[in-house]
Amino acid sequence: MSLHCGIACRRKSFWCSRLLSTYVTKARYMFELKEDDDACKKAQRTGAFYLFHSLAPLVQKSEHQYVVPRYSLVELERLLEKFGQDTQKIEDSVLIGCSGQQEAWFALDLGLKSSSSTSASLQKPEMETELKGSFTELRKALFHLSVKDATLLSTAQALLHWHDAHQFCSRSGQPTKKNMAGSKRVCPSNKIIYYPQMAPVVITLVSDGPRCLLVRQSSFPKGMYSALAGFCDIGESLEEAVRREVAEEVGLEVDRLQYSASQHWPFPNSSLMIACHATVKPGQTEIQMNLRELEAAAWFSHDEVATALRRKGPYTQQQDGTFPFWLPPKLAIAHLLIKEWLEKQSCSSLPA
Ligand SMILES: NC(=O)C1=CN([C@@H]2O[C@H](COP(=O)(O)OP(=O)(O)OC[C@H]3O[C@@H](n4cnc5c(N)ncnc54)[C@H](OP(=O)(O)O)[C@@H]3O)[C@@H](O)[C@H]2O)C=CC1
Ligand SMILES: [Mg+2]
Repeated sequence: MSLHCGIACRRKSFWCSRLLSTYVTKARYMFELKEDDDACKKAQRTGAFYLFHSLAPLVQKSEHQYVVPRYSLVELERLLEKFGQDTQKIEDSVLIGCSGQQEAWFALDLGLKSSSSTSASLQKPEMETELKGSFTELRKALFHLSVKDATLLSTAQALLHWHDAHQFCSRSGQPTKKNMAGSKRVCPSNKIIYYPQMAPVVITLVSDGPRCLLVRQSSFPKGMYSALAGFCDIGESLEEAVRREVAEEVGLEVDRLQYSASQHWPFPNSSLMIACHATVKPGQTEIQMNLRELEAAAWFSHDEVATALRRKGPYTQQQDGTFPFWLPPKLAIAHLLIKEWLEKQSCSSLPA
């Protein structure tokens, strides 16, 4: 069902659509495509497709940035035919967004095998030559993309990943079927509906006033420190998760906390990162690091953090064998938290 107009204004659809902002029109168009398989299939005819192979997006390397090529349905059909593939594979694509002009955007993985398609996965090197690009691991590509492309590809990869991992009903063991948009999967035998999931994660920048606390996990790139992060436990509120994670990982008690922002993060599975600032109780700043979770944890001054934030990569090993201290790049929400803290520090040190 179209949501563009209510009953009272159906006859005056021109006026209705003029009254809606571009944002509302987009949101309602997306809703329609998720709910209505025929509308979604129709949207594919005028839409654009982003390609992946085994969850790695196709990118073309230009001098300064990675560019993400898009294909029309006709181009995609030609490509699949050229490689001897059934064009039915296009039904595996998922809806990832749309433009203000209602051009729908889809993502399709040419490497993954789905339960709904009998096509074999396509050979990566041959496809790369044909498409004049390379399927690049998202973690590597992300920081060379524009924010818009990075956000879109993160959503696409997360959704493709979820479908790949949820092809069977956990109750009946039967293959589940995705709707056209890929916003859900249904078990044909018992009608259970599965929706894509995100795990809530709290990420907290702890401060004692003049210093902030940054940590390292052994899996981080050498020299990089970040804010404390942890998955929310079932039944916990956001506040409880922050207090528990800080206590668990560095043995400190949170006094006050303030929400800052949130971000979808595709690694390792979809997480909703919920970012907060926290302060510890005065005089209780001695770190007791949890060695099962962390490799290092320390307090850093405003100047140390400001210098690290200005530092540009590559962060190679120094002569003394150590790596320079650096911080997560702009796209990571940890970067925003650190920047906000620095700005607050600078403001509070200004003469009145
Ligand atoms: N965007 C950003 O700026 C940043 C993002 N992050 C992200 O935050 C996430 C969480 O941080 P991290 O410190 O690792 O979390 P935790 O401190 O919660 O520790 C991770 C461990 O928790 C267990 N765990 C509990 N629930 C889950 C779940 N739903 N999914 C996966 N593991 C779970 C796993 O243990 P086990 O395997 O033993 O079961 C895992 O190894 C990471 O995925 C990381 O990518 C982190 C920092 C910055
Ligand atoms: Mg953690």
